[in-house]
Amino acid sequence: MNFGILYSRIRKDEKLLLSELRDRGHEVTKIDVRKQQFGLSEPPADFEDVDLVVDRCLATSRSVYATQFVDAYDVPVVNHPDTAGVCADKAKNSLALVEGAVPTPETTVAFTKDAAMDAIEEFGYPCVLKPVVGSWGRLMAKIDSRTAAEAILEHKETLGHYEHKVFYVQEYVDKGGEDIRVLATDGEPVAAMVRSSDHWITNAAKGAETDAFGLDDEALDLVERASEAVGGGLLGVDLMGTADGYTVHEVNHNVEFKALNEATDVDVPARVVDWLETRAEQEQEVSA
Ligand SMILES: Nc1ncnc2c1ncn2[C@@H]1O[C@H](COP(=O)(O)OP(=O)(O)OP(=O)(O)O)[C@@H](O)[C@H]1O
Repeated sequence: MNFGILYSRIRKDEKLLLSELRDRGHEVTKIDVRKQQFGLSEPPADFEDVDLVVDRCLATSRSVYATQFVDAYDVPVVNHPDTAGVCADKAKNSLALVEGAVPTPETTVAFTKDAAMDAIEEFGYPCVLKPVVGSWGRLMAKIDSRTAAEAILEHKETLGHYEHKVFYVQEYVDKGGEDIRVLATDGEPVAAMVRSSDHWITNAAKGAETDAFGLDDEALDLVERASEAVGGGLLGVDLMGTADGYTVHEVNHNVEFKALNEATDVDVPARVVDWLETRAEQEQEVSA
């Protein structure tokens, strides 16, 4: 089979994926998204003989738009652009989780700093302010006081680009210094790790410690439902443990798996490629 890897930078994650695909004898077409031009009807030449495109674009904007074009050319692509669109935006992500009856932190969106201030006061302190688009915990704020809130909101309103004028305010979840990342393929967990840190942001990218995590039935059920809520695919489901059970704060569509591969004894790239092969076979059956 021929797998198209749509990328802008080959990270460790992509290297793992490429070598697993090649070890299994697959053809791999590396497609650098920065060099492509996407017309309205004809796919660029690089996509012509590809059985399945795997979106590994680093930048969310490229991922969201490029997958729409690839899908419009009727070239199978994972993840589906609809899933990318939901996961790329924290407001859409939260709405989808609620729609899927998946527990998720209380969240309010407001469009002016005054309305956001009212929302913050209603949540009380601390609460959390996040950009609707972004990852690796960047530009997130834990707000401890009204004066801090006023300063951050003013900065965002004055200096932020347009996405920062959507104020996404969230309850602060007392998560015991850790959260859980689950890599799942169509709701089926591949591997899970707990990320712990003294910092309130416990992303691996921010230096959190990682350890393998065994999922209980509640978590398994939530991962399945969270995946379904955003349209399925190869996803990173993020959960926090609370006194009342788990809450899912986000589902990521363009997921890194290097840290999971190191933290667990699962051969993550092998399991991902198993799933990619199944998806490619399904697509071939559909088009036969
Ligand atoms: N409401 C919250 N209460 C407490 N901690 C939170 C809350 N939301 C997020 N966090 C912490 O901040 C981290 C990053 O949050 P989030 O996943 O929303 O941001 P991100 O920038 O999309 O990160 P990533 O790229 O890992 O998905 C979480 O892993 C968690 O540790």
